[in-house]
Parts: sequence; structure tokens; C-alpha cells
Amino acid sequence: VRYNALKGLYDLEKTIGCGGFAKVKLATHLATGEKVAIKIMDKQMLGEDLRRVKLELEALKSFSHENICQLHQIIETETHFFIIMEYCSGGELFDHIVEKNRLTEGESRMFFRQIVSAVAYLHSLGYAHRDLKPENVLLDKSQNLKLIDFGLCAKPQGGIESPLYTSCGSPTYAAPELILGQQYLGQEVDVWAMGVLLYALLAGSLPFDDLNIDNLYRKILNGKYEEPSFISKDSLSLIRSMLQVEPSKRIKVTELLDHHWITLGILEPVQYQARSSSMYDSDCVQIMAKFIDIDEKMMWNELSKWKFDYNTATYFLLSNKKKRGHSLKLNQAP
Ligand SMILES: COc1cccc(Nc2ncc(-c3ccc(C(=O)NCC(=O)Nc4ccccc4)cc3)c(OCC3CCNCC3)n2)c1
Repeated sequence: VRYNALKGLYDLEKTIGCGGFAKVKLATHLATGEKVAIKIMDKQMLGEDLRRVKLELEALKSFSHENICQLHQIIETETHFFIIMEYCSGGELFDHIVEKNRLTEGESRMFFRQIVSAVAYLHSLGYAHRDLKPENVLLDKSQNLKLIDFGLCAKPQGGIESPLYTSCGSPTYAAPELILGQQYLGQEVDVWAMGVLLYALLAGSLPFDDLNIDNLYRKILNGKYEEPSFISKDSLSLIRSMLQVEPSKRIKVTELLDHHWITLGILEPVQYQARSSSMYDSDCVQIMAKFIDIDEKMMWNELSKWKFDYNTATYFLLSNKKKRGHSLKLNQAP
């Protein structure tokens, strides 16, 4: 299917993900030749979730963090939203773990520190992720983690008991209070899911798993899981502090930042501040200014409005290209 809104800007390629209300396609940003992921959402199918999608887009615009998948551009038409996102060429963390069977404590620590950084950043902005799982943690070409919220199931309004929830993703990572449909704090639900993630990294399997959903619920509410002998005592005690059935007993994200397991061998607490906001890259601004024959100051004046238009996408993709040591050039529109 060809979309007029993308004509001359992006070339759509294969579909890399799909779910209820949207599909994600790999695409090429024509001016730079760089790959992007475009989430195409059909407005008619969104119904009352349209409001929630608009809220997510506002949130996405405010995120600027090394370990959160970067929004590049939003294109809205009568019938669709096109959300142009950073493409993570390393795929899903889930596949990476499966491929290596399980990770060493050192590898797990490098990945888990990045997850703690991204979640602490989200919480510092007052957001909770609520759907942390290996499928929503992607890798870029240099093994940096990128958190996404693939909530294609558009988190059902009705909460966990609504049919959508059970169909859209097994609650393998869901905290006990979520399963019980109790009042819950997003931050505490995220810590539980991070415990499941850390277990998956170190064990190469899931702490709570069962094909029968009632058995799965029982195991989660019981909070008991296998402690493989190849996982160190230190790692097991950190996991235990996150997989506490009683939410108030769970370790806080702020306590994770300088936890001794997190800093072991690195001696640095986890930094979670936003990407340097002054990410002014004059080489990229100059190239973009020259391309449309205006001066650098005028170009930056336009870019610093962060409109998430084609210029915003071009700027992000050029600066990524430069960071990877590639030559900077822009292609004439065909
Ligand atoms: C190489 O092989 C592979 C194999 C697989 C993937 C890739 N790469 C690859 N890169 C980028 C994406 C992507 C990024 C963001 C969004 C999004 O919707 N963001 C919105 C968003 O992140 N909100 C948000 C973030 C943080 C907090 C709150 C809200 C959507 C898609 C992708 O998708 C494909 C799916 C497939 C099913 N599992 C999940 C990923 N895939 C590559």
C-alpha cells in the first residue's frame, strides 16, 4: 500500500511488527538513506483509544534518553497516524537472550543498568511503563538498549479483566497486584517487571511460566520461583528484592541506582538524566542549512522548535550517522 503522506519522504519496506491497532514497517528516510521504523495507526480502528494515542505521542515528544527509542517525526492525516521512530537494528533483547541461551552476570549487568536508567528517567518524568518485557527492549547496532512501549493492544480501558488484556499478551511479567485488579502504583509494577527481566537475562528462562493461565496466576501470586544454582547469591538476592509479592516491600528504583550489584566492578551509580539537551551538532545544522540555502542560525532557529517534522527526523538521523563515523550528506528529493 502506498501512502501519499510518505511520498518523497520515506520508502516503506517490510513489516516488522503488527498488532491490534497498528503495524510497524521498516522504512528508509530518503534524505539521509537511514533506516527508520514507522508505526502506522488507522484512526478509524482506534475509536476511543485515539485520546490515549495522542497522550502517548505527547509523552514521546518529551522523552530524550539514550535508552528510550527516539521519536523522529509524527505525520497525521485524516485517516492515519504515522509515527516515525528510531530503528533498532539489533532486534529484540528476547531473541538475543534465546540465541545465547543465557547471559553472564557481567553482560546482564551492562544491559540491566541501561534498563534501570531508562525506567528511572521515565519515573522522574512521572510516567510508569507498565508493560516492561524483553519484547519491548530492543538493541541498536552497538548493543545499546532501547526501551519501547509496543502497546499495540492500546492498554484496554477496562484494565486486566477486559478480554483484550488476556488476548494481547500473557501476564507473565504482570505483578500480583495487577493480576488481582487491585489499585496499583505504576512504579512498583515496573520494579516487579524489571525483576522478571533480570531473571530472564541471568537464567535464560522465566521465573513464572505456565501454559495454563490459572496456574500462571497462582505462581505469580505465590511469588515462588526456581533459583538456578548457576546464578550467584548476590544476583538472587537482588532478584528477590524486586520479586516481592507485597508491593510496599519491593526495592525502589532509586535504591537500584547505586545498589552494590548494579555498581559491582563499575563503581559508578546509574545515571538517568536526559540526553544532553544542548545536543547542538553544528556540522549537521550546517549541512541542512546549505541544502535549502539558508544560514546556519536560521536553520537552528527552526530545528530548536522540535516540531517533529521532516527536519527533526533529518537532524536526528544525520547526528546518529555522524556518531557512527559516517560521512554526512543529504540526497536531493527524487
Ligand atoms: C533486525 O530485526 C529486528 C527485529 C525486530 C525489531 C527490529 N527493530 C525495530 N526497531 C524499532 C521498532 C519500534 C520502535 C518503537 C515503536 C513505538 O511504538 N514506540 C512508541 C514508544 O516507544 N512509546 C513509549 C516508549 C517508552 C515509554 C512509553 C512509551 C515501534 C516500533 C521495532 O518494532 C518492531 C516490534 C516487533 C515486535 N516486538 C517489539 C518491536 N523494531 C529489528
